[in-house]
Amino acid sequence: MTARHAADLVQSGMVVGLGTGSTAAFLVERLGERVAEGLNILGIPTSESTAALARAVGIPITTFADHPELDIAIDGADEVERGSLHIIKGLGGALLREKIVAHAAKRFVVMIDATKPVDRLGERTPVPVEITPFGSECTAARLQKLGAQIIRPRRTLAGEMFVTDNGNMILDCAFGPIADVPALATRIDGTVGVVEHGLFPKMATDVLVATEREVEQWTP
Ligand SMILES: O=C(CO)[C@H](O)[C@H](O)COP(=O)(O)O
Repeated sequence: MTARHAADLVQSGMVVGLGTGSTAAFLVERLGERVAEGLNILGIPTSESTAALARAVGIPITTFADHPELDIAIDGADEVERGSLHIIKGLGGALLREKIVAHAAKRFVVMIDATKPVDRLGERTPVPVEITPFGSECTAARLQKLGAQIIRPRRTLAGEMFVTDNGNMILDCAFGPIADVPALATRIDGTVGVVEHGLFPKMATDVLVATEREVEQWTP
């Protein structure tokens, strides 16, 4: 439902950031239908899996070299804090490209269902942190000093180490409810070995929330 609503925000001529995850997949499929009906857009995917889906449904792909600024980026999320609209993303492992795409977009639209809003960010979801494999043990120790109570290296369903599209690994860091999201984001940013993390403070311009009967639109 949110994906259809979000797809309606896209107009011909736009360069569109295409998110990753099950909700974003619905969006890409809907945009593919609209492209087949004549919508003229270019997409920048946030993962190899989204790139494959976009190609399969006929959305032309572009690059930052040709289009460094996007009109809109649309993506899912793992948690959204009510009021502040701070977000945790990256349980799908694509947080680095998702953040780069969201930062490059004039408008960043996030689609969630009613299970994702929380009063305090971090109360249910760990913060995924993408780190370099080299020195991962040292990086994990530094993150623990920042207050992460549990740190789990992300694994695949087959039990192997999860490798991101960028050749890195993910540590899922449970901080519990986070009192000051921008401050924690800055401290993780300053941790040697960290490539990027899943805290997206004050980045969403619109959050579309699917409730039982309708789609609510939250703005900061
Ligand atoms: O951040 C993400 C991937 O890295 C996803 O947007 C997030 O995990 C939500 O996924 P879904 O729509 O499948 O619940």
